[in-house]
Amino acid sequence: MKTIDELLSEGVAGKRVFVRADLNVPLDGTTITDDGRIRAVLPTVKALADAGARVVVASHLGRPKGAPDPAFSLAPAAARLGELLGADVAFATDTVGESAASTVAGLADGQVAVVENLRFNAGETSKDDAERGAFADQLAALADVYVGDGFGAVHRKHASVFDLPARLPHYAGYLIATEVGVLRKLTDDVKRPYVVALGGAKVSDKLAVIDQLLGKADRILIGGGMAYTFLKAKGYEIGSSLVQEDQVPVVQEYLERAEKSGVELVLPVDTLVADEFPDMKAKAPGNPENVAADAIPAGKMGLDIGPETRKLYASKLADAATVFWNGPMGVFEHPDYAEGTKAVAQALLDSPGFTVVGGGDSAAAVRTLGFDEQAFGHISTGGGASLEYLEGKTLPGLAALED
Ligand SMILES: Nc1ncnc2c1ncn2[C@@H]1O[C@H](COP(=O)(O)OP(=O)(O)O)[C@@H](O)[C@H]1O
Ligand SMILES: O=C(OP(=O)(O)O)[C@H](O)COP(=O)(O)O
Repeated sequence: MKTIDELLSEGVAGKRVFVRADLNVPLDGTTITDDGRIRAVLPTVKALADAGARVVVASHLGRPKGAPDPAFSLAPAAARLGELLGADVAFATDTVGESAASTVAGLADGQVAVVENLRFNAGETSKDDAERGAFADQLAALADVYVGDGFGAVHRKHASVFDLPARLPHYAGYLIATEVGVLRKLTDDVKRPYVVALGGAKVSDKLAVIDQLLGKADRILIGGGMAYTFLKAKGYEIGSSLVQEDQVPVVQEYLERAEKSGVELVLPVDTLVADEFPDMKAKAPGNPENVAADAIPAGKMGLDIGPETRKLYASKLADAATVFWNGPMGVFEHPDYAEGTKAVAQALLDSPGFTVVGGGDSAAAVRTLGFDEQAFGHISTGGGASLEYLEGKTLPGLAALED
């Protein structure tokens, strides 16, 4: 993989450099609640701008449906990037249309532009190679060189991640180089006990990685929105909790395999429930109730692990030599449901081992709940990406950067 340092030594002054970043930051309306992913790409953008490149930054944000949707505009991220760079950042109101073309044409050497959300275009995420390729052709017209630095999206076979680098000279940015450098250590030489804690809301993506993790980890702790598919697989009532119904038989098979192979697959023993998903705007306390994991009342929704589970998970992390944690244990954005995530973050800090936190929301949780991010071994900007990397999978966005 050629890195950005090689590109810089070849010289980039006057060249249009397309930086595929992951600016998929959490938003409250148009306010960015955690700018970690923007900070993470700054070294790459700054180095290119300082070297006189005309930098075109592109990213997805959220999961819009292949058409423009103002709720998912990258405009707030572009503004924040400008603040952090201490420079004007131009913003194109489309991704490959007239605004993008004129914005990029108007860049002087050393200037930076952001184009609108890649996923406003159906070609970005299409499963059809030709449709993705056609969109990648349009993106390629905006630049002379490609720098891949959106680590959080390298597990996606999307046009800007996979097809575009094949069309331009391509290099890995500093963030991707750093992330791969750290995660490689967890695949090459993992110290045991190796404990993986999984939570969050992207349930189907994360259930898929457990298949491989069962052959690698010593203990897997399940929390967050993931947990209820497991509780359902055990035959328990889960009320209106998040569930991936079609995966219940697969999860039953995981539970059997774990039992046979001696891997500890640990499920919550209690959970906080409420009548409905909390109103994030009204941070006023709701009415959560703690119930045993096998006694969720019909109609109630599980929103965090309970106090007994917090203690149990802390004990399972206490002797870990390596910990990988992806996915909040509950709806941490609301104070009523933040304790499970706080407890697991604290248990990572208390554990003697090397601790890795992965994922946009997990990293944001660590920061917004007041933990010192320097105290963790590594905070990865990608959850799904780091999990799939640890699974040993070939990631499309990394393969595309190989020569
Ligand atoms: N029990 C739950 N029910 C619904 N959503 C949950 C639950 N627990 C956690 N979440 C949500 O999961 C989201 C993060 O999930 P995810 O995107 O998978 O994590 P990451 O970005 O760290 O990979 C958070 O917004 C959080 O509110
Ligand atoms: O937030 C992301 O991933 P993560 O939640 O696994 O950390 C990335 O920006 C990828 O987004 P996607 O899961 O919508 O493809």
